[in-house]
Amino acid sequence: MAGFRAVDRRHFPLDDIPSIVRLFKEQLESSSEPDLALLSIVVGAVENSLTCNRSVSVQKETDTLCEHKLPAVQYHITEALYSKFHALIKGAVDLTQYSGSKYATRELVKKVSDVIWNSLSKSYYKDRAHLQSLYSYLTGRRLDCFGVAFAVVAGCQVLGYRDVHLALSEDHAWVVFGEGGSQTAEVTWHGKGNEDKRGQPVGPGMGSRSWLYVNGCPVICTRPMEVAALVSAINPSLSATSDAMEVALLQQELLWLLYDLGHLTQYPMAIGNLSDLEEVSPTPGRPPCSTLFQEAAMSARTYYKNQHVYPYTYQGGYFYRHKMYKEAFESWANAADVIRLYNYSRDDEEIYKEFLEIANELIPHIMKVVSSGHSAHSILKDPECFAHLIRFYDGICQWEEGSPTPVLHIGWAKPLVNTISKFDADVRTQVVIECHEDEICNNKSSSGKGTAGNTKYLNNKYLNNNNYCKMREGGGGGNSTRDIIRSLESRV
Ligand SMILES: FC(F)(F)Cc1cc2c(N3CCN(c4nnc(C(F)(F)F)s4)CC3)ncnc2s1
Repeated sequence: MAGFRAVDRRHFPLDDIPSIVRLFKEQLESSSEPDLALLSIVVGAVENSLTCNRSVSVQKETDTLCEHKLPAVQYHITEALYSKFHALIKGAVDLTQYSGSKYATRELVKKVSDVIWNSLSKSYYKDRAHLQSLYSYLTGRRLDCFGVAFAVVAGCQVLGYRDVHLALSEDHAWVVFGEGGSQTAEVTWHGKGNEDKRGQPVGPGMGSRSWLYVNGCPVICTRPMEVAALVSAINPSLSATSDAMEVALLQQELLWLLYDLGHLTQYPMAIGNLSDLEEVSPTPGRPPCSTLFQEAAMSARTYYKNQHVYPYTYQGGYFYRHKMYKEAFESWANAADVIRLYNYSRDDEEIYKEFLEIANELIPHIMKVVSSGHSAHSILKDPECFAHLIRFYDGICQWEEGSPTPVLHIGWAKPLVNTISKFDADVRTQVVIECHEDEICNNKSSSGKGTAGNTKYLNNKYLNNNNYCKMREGGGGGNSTRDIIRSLESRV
């Protein structure tokens, strides 16, 4: 639609959180599709005014929580930017070129991507915060990699294509289009120094089993889920150490609106975002954040064949912050059970950094903290904790096996050895490492879905060391944990 619907005008000026929630609610519940450009401009304007301008007025003491006044988003500003986006897109794309089909074509998608791509300012710091919205695009000609993908989908909506949707992995975004969303196309860049593959289908990612394409299990958005993505992408950070509270509260309220309407059910990361916000400032009457982390993990298991890592690292981070170390080990072991199915490739740096921090910072910190105590209930005497840690390390080793890029280096081995040797032999021998023959052999062959070894904790059954399974002769490259443990056994 060229201009706002009359119904939208009466929401303005948007000068507090409830007024913005009302606009989103109406957009999401109205008969036609929610207007991605309108909603992205509105939240982008609020975020920009509260995080980017130096002249942030200190919240007056008199303000109470419920009176969170926002710098009003004026109708005429929003309308001007909205019209500018429509004019940009419609002015650059001659629809008569694209046959009368109601479905988009690869050429059309690539054309919209080019229009966005070629209108970005020449050089800017791509990783900066607050570059994700159409407000940033229309006022500063700057977008981050997610923002470009979102702008392409919003542009296709302006042109009337209802089949072009956002596809999201845990670290990349692309689009699906055509009948049944059967076609895919890259529309943005990924990472640093990589040639962009815009216009190409998301093909080889499948073969290479890289985490970047989540083994063919991306989040395929509906229009309301695209609204959830733009809300998830709201970034309340004022600086490295502080957040603009009103922006965080706005994001939290909008995520609850989307949650209640059922639009987060198949979006684990958005549930994880909401959970992070709830941990900082719990909403009375809402489920606790621990429940939400569990819901995010269940969503990934139910809808995405448990191929997503972040729900478990979100959850592990929560347990770690709350000193629930055994639970953290279990979440991190569950995260490793996911990554073991992948081959580590150069595009997977983000998740590599995640596992590196867990293995070489967080777990060593926990070991240091618990080593000082001498309680009988110490996790150092708990074979289940040892089993979780072995499963964690085993998953990382399996990740490396068969990968074009090595994962482990000496920097990993020291903390690993340090951690394992903190557990006494009588605790370690209570853990049996089961290796299922069939899984051992298919070293992540194309159909390999199994995990080569998972640790089982048997209640108080003492087994001597040679119950460790025979090392896999000539198994894939890399060090299986079993090799490492066997060598440890001989030294401890
Ligand atoms: F589109 C890309 F390329 F940006 C990929 C996406 C990322 C992302 C997200 N994130 C990324 C993960 N994220 C995390 N924050 N903490 C995380 C954890 F390490 F603790 F798990 S993961 C914050 C929000 N939240 C909703 N949707 C998306 S789509």
